[in-house]
Amino acid sequence: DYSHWGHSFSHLSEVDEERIYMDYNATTPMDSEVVETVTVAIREAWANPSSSYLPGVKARDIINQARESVSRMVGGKPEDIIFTSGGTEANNLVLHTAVKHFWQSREVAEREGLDSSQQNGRTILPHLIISSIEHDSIRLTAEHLEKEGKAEVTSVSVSKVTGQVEVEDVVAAVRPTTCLVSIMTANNETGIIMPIKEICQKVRAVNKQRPLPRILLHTDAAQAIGKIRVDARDMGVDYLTIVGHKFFAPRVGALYVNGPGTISPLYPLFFGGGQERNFRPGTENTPMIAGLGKAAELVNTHLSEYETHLRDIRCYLEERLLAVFGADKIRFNSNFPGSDNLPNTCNISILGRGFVGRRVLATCRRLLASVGAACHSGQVDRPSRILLNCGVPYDVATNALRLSVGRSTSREDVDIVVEDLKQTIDVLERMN
Ligand SMILES: O=C(O)CC[SeH]
Repeated sequence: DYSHWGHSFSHLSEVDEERIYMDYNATTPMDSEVVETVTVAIREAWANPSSSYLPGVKARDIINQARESVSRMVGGKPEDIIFTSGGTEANNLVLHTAVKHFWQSREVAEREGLDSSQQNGRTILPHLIISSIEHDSIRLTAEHLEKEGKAEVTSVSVSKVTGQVEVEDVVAAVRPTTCLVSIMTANNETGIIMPIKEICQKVRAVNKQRPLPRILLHTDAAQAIGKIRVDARDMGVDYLTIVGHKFFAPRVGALYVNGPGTISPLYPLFFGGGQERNFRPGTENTPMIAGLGKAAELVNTHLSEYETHLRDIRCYLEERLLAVFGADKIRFNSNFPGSDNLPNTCNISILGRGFVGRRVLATCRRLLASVGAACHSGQVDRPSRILLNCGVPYDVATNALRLSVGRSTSREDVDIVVEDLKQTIDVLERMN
């Protein structure tokens, strides 16, 4: 029974006390109802969804039921959902599409004599605008395109006052060759929520004033879904990335596309048997897609309850940390005045030499958390790029701990974790 898996690793604690998991921004366990849905689909929906006989039709129906649930979760229509292997594939699909869209637009512009993106003989390349705190699947993909001479990239810095990307800075970065703005909905380390709706409004206004290429709008909603309301249409994006393992679903994902191939362009990364309307071919992973759909159903039904619980636990955590360590000993790296942040994310630093985040976590007996993005966990020698880009001082970022709570995290868990941290700091203080 995994129902308590959410906040403990009992099977890992044969020799020591039960661990308390507070790294839900890294990944989440599958909800028990999702496990059940996946298990049933593995047993009963293994037929090829493209097969015309009844078992195949049943598998296809399961996929389309999941598509409907996922589309409802992000405020879209079922036809707007393209299933992928996860967030990295979805993000790569968006950047690939933007580059292709640029060249298609130039062909149209030249044919119709509308082209104004001449750059005085300079090589013309698609221009992408991202933020300086994006997940690596955006940052490194953009960097790769730039290194290959296939795109130019502007990485817009976040404000050190708000921790947010400033709308004006995004608009100021626009060039005649800009074809994509991609800004994450909320950051995985600070939890700060970005002004996506305002950015889309301004960029759409720019689009109205200029000839091709239309600037496409994308947000990576990986960290926001399941924690706060995410509505792609309300935000005004053309694309929105959905990542299952951040909201208690299997490790698959999806890309929301506003009218794929009609309103918004979408060019496949690879070719095959025609699945997903040729946008993302490959025989469908029915059980995992069924699980994604179930997890989306749970979000559609319980989001308000989830958000309230997460916020209560995160606030209690911050309250206890402040009470135990005192204002001169602890810094809250997620708290930027005036900026909203995710209800579950608490990024702190225990101030002082010898309290390096990784060392604190390695000494803790109960807490399982991280100093930042899991995909950076190998970078042991330097603090989080994201925190530094948000203006957190180097020595404070070096001591950062990212605590991200989940649906089953309790106040009792918080008490245990805060006591664990207090004892750990006492031990390290004696060692200093
Ligand atoms: O740990 C994170 O923040 C991202 C992992 Se995909």
